[in-house]
Amino acid sequence: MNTNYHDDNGDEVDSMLCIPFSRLIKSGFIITKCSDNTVLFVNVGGEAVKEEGNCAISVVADRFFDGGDVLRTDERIIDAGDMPAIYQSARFGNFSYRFSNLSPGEYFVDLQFAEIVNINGPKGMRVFDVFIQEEKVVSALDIYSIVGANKPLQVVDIRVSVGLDGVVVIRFQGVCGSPVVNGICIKQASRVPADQEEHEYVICSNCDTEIEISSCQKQNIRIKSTAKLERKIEELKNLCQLKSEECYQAWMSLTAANEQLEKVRMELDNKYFQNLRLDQAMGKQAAKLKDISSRYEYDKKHWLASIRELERKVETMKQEHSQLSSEAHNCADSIPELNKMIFGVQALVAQCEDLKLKFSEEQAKRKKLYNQMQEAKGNIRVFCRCRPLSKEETSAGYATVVDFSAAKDGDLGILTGGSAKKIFKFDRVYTPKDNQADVFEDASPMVVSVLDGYNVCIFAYGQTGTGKTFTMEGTEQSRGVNYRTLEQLFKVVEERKETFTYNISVSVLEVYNEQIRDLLATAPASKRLEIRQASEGFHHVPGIVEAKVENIKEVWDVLLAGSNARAVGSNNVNEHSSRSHCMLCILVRAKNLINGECTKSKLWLVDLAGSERLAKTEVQGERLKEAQNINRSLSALGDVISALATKSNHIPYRNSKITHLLQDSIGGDSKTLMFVQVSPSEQDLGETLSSLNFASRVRGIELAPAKKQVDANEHQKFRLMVDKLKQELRSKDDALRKLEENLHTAEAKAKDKDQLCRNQQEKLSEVEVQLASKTELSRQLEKQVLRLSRGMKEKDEICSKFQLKVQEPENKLKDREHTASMTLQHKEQSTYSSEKLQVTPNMVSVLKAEKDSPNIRSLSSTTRTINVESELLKGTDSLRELRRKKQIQSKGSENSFNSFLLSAPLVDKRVPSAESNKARQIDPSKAFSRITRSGTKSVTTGQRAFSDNNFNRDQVRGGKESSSRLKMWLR
Ligand SMILES: Nc1ncnc2c1ncn2[C@@H]1O[C@H](COP(=O)(O)OP(=O)(O)OP(=O)(O)O)[C@@H](O)[C@H]1O
Repeated sequence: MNTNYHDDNGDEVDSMLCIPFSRLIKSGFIITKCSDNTVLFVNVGGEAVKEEGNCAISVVADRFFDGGDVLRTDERIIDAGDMPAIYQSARFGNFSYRFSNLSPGEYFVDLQFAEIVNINGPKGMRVFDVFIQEEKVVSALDIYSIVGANKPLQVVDIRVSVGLDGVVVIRFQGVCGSPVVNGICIKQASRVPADQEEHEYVICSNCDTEIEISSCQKQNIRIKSTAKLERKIEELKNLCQLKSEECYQAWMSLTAANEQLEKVRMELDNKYFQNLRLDQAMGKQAAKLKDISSRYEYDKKHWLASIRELERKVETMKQEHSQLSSEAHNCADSIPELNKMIFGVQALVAQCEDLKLKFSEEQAKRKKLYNQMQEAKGNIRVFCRCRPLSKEETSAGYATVVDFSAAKDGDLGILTGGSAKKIFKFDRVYTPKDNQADVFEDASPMVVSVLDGYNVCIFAYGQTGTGKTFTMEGTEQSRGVNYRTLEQLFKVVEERKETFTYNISVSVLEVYNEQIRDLLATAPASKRLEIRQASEGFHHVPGIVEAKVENIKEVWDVLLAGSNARAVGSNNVNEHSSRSHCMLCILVRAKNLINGECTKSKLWLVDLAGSERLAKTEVQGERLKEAQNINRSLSALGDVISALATKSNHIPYRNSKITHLLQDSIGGDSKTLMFVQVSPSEQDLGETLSSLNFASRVRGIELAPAKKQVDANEHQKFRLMVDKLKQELRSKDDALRKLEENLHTAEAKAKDKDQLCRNQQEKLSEVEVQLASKTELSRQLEKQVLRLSRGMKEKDEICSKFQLKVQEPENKLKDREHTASMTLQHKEQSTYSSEKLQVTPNMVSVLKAEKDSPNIRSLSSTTRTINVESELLKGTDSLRELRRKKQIQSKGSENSFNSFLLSAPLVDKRVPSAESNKARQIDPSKAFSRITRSGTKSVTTGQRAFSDNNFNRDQVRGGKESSSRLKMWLR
């Protein structure tokens, strides 16, 4: 209903606003149409604002427009109390005014205030609400009840009253005991016909004639009927008393049943909580089991993957194993061949060793023969070389005093004047036409001796400008003995590299005024270089630079460095070179790879100072000193050679630096070669003769005078012998070379075979190692697989144990459930039997009338709780069954409604669902039907309100409280 509030001007106002009193007198609010049987309630409340004193308020309901049917309520006094304050507000409570029997039409309600003690009066007030309601007339009550103990319900008094708040209160009293009212039905009164109501006539029941009755008769009739009714009331009272007693009995029996039910309920509560605990435990177990099973599944998957991987690896390894086995078999098959090869190699090695032995022997023989030949030639050999006439000499017209007609035979003729000719005999005589290569060819065998471990000394002797430096050093275009010697040495070293290793180093010295100077030293020596004896037969100069050379390029660099160093400090190179001895020492360290023999030998290549006579030079001062030193050193050399010739006990090596340095290279096993350089010019005749005489003396040392003096036939014979020996040596050399070649080939073959054999063996060993590792790996993998399988078995066992453990509480739960259900059934049967008491219509009506009572609802709820608990018990199935049902539920299968209901309580506790709600909605009616056997809709609705939360402990407690409230009420 819409309620609109208006002020004096007819404007719409908020009812909650404070309306000034003066204005409120006239104001009102329109009520919309009231229909028949409408009751108007005006609810007024709030505060009246006043200055002092009390005021009265009344509500007037006035028919709209026609001004009739003015209805006025009693005045209510609003007491302002003793509040002295001006404009205090007096709060008054809510007034509810009721206007009944309103005629249909539109009304407006007005509030009217009257001042009791008129001082200033209230200033305003607030109106809460005005509403209308159709009046309901209670004409009949149907009460449905359970009295119990086969006692009928006798309702002796039913009183209905409507409170101020509009609540209908129905009171009724049973005769016997306290009936349990299960439902109340309020019906609308049937309307009495207006004509019967209006006229005071009695209609004859036989002839339907209206008989008008007088007021006296009417009075009598009323008295009689009143007496009759009183009698009837008395009878009914008696009956009611009886019924009350019966009801009391029934109530007593019901109380006993209730007590029993309470006990059962308590038991069920206990069972319920036990089940809850078990359920929780089971839930935990299930979660644990689920966790374990998920972990187990994960582990299983992991293991299976590992096993698969391992199996794959094992398979691969097996394949590799088989491959390696086949390779090993192949290798094993090739072993005989390898053995053959090894034998072949061994035979070759033996052959090689034999050849090496033979080679060593041959080499020794060769050396012996060579030495014999050298000895036959003489350990000191003298080659004479004559330079060509220089341009100056030619232009000056000097004649040649040298005769080379017998030079081939080593005879050099010197024309001493006129037809006189002096013959000098040398090992070789080189004419000016012979080039450097010719000269070195004869010297090279002696040079090579240094590689065989002999000390060798080659020196050039002669007058200044006769070509000593030219012979020893040469020029870039025409290399001398020094360069060619080293070239030859490297060549031989290369040839012998298979059998010998050589270490060659070079030192370059200069002896000037009996002082040694290191020409390879980068800085001048801090002290004088002296000659020391390092070991027996080996002298050296400590601190001297020994430049290691490995190729001819390095040799040339070293020689050039020495030559450059020699020029330093001298204005005239040629002059300086003429007055100093230049000495090149080649130190050779050799190792025979065949027999391991090591040798250390040296080769001296000496460019002596000019040998011109002091008398001729007629020099003085420094030059004289130089000349004296040169003469002294050259005569010391001559003395040494003389001592060697006479095989003197004392060889005066230490008389000069040069002989001291050459001590281990002149005499003994050492070989000496002397180049005597002469000038062809007649102006140098004296010096030439002097040099040739010195050389002849040197040569005479070796070739003993007796020997030298042998006749021509003997000499011829000796020469033939030498030739023969040479030929033999050559053939031996060839044979040796062939042998060497064979040896090299055999060695190469042996090496190849050896290498092959080694490779095969390495491969075999590799294959064996691989095979072993693969076998080991395979064994480990198999072990791992076994271990994993064992682990899986153990996990399976643990799982089955867990399942057994879970089954145990499940079985217990089942047993309990069974016991509980049996008990419940028993209880239900007993309850049902009590239900089967006779139910009179009155009882039914009482029960119906009580259907909305909270107490009744509580009892129903209690019953519902019992039912639900019993269903919970039924529902606590084994975990496996539950899981199966869950699965069925998740699949949306609804083929078994009962199984769903069974599973619902457990599921509902975790996941509330529409189905579970549905189940709950359906379930209470079933529960109620067990008790009332009549499933009315209202009862179902009432029960639903409770059953929505019936799994809650609080509600169980609530059920208990309701039950106790019911008991109290019944009492
Ligand atoms: N066999 C030869 N053929 C051509 N020229 C030569 C020969 N021997 C020497 N000569 C020339 O003679 C000159 C002098 O030679 P060289 O300097 O070698 O004499 P030397 O004996 O070393 O003198 P010194 O004692 O002063 O050192 C040089 O120009 C050289 O080229």
